[in-house]
Amino acid sequence: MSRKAPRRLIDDCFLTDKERLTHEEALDILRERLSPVADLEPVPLAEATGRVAADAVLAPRPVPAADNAAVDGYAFALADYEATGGFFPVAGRVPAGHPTSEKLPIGAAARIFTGAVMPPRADTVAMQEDCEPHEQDGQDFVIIPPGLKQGANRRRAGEDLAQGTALFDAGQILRSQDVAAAASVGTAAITCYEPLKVAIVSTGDEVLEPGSTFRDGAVYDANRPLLQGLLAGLPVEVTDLGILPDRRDEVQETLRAAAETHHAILTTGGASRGEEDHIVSTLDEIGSRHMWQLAIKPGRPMTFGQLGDCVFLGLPGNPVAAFVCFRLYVRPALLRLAGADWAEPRRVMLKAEFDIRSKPDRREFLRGILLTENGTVTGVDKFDRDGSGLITGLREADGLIEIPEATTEVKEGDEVAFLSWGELGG
Ligand SMILES: Nc1nc2c(c(=O)[nH]1)N[C@H]1C(S)=C(S)[C@@H](COP(=O)(O)OP(=O)(O)OC[C@H]3O[C@@H](n4cnc5c(N)ncnc54)[C@H](O)[C@@H]3O)O[C@H]1N2
Ligand code: MOO
Repeated sequence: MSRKAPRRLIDDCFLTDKERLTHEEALDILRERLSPVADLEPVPLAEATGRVAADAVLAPRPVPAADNAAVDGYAFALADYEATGGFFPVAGRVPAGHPTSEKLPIGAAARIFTGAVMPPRADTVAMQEDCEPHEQDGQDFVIIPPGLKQGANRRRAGEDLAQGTALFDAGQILRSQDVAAAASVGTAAITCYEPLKVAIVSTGDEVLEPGSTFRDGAVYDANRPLLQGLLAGLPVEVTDLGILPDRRDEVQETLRAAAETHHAILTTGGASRGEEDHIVSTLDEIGSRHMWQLAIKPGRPMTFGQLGDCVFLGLPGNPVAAFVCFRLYVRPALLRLAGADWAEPRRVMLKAEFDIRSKPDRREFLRGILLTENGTVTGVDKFDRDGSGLITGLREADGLIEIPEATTEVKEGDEVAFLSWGELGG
């Protein structure tokens, strides 16, 4: 009589599974499938930081508009220095905002202030602290020390922006310094993509609204506040759909309705294989699924698909996995939909202050804590526990340590790639 071999237990939820998409394959799918969906609108400068520029803006004029003084002092023509021996009569006073068209007389200097336009013929400014004012027969003179080079303390017209220089390109997320550059050329509003309409929802019978009375078996909803915080500062308008129970019809109906009025829906929980997990089945039944199950840790059940024209991003329920997936996939995906170019986070290589073994064919993102000596980074340690329910690890960490698929072991002193929170969106 034949006997069936005993079933091998799969008791490691992080077991390698070749069918899962790699991190790079997942990024490729998102990059290929997503493009800007938001409309355009003019945005006043005061609201433009963090928004995505829809057009390149070229400087219509040079900045500064004219040669001007970089310091308070005395403007003169360096060619006059030898003839005067540095002893100049002061002919005129040029405050900022009050340019003169009068040529500086030969052999004379003009009192000048920071930002004031250089009088015609002057090419150099001596800083007032280095000069000695002098009065003789009711006439003001100034003694200017030797050694100044022609053009010292003079800012050239167009040295910040020549006319026609691109301030930023279409698809750039505007930073305060970009907005300042637009202001400096006289632009009052920038054409940007409208904020993306994003709905967020938590799922799970156990998930309870913070502030309500605790009940047995419950967990307070950490993920909606987490997502709201992560979305703050992105060019999005968030609708909070609350908490959905583990009921397929209710999940499907809520998501179907939200898909009609939003560019993207973000869910947490219900993304894995249990029969109480309704995210993947929702996509399969009323939408389409482009990606599910990644060869990464944490974040394996990360899901991407669409419900009609609405992009669907299903994050794992474990808060650490939700956080990591948001930063690796969801943030760049939302920014792309919102008009931005796809930006890769930059890694720095740091000395590992830990030892680990890692399973092959899976990329791991460990919570990384920077080690410093006298304010200088000397290496990176990992948070000591790996559980993806441990928000504490996120709080302790400065970023993620990336362990590539091919690495099976890291020893203290090895170089590892570190992605700071700043590179992953702040
Ligand atoms: N048999 C298997 N079980 C699990 C697998 C697997 O492959 N096979 N994968 C595990 C991994 S990895 C993850 S990650 C989780 C994620 O699964 P789901 O996305 O379906 O999430 P849930 O099961 O709904 O929740 C997981 C965990 O997180 C807690 N949670 C959920 N939502 C919240 C919230 N809003 N705030 C705080 N905590 C939340 C929930 O109570 C669970 O403890 O599945 C593994 N299981
Ligand atoms: O992959 Mo799951 O770690 O708990 O994200």
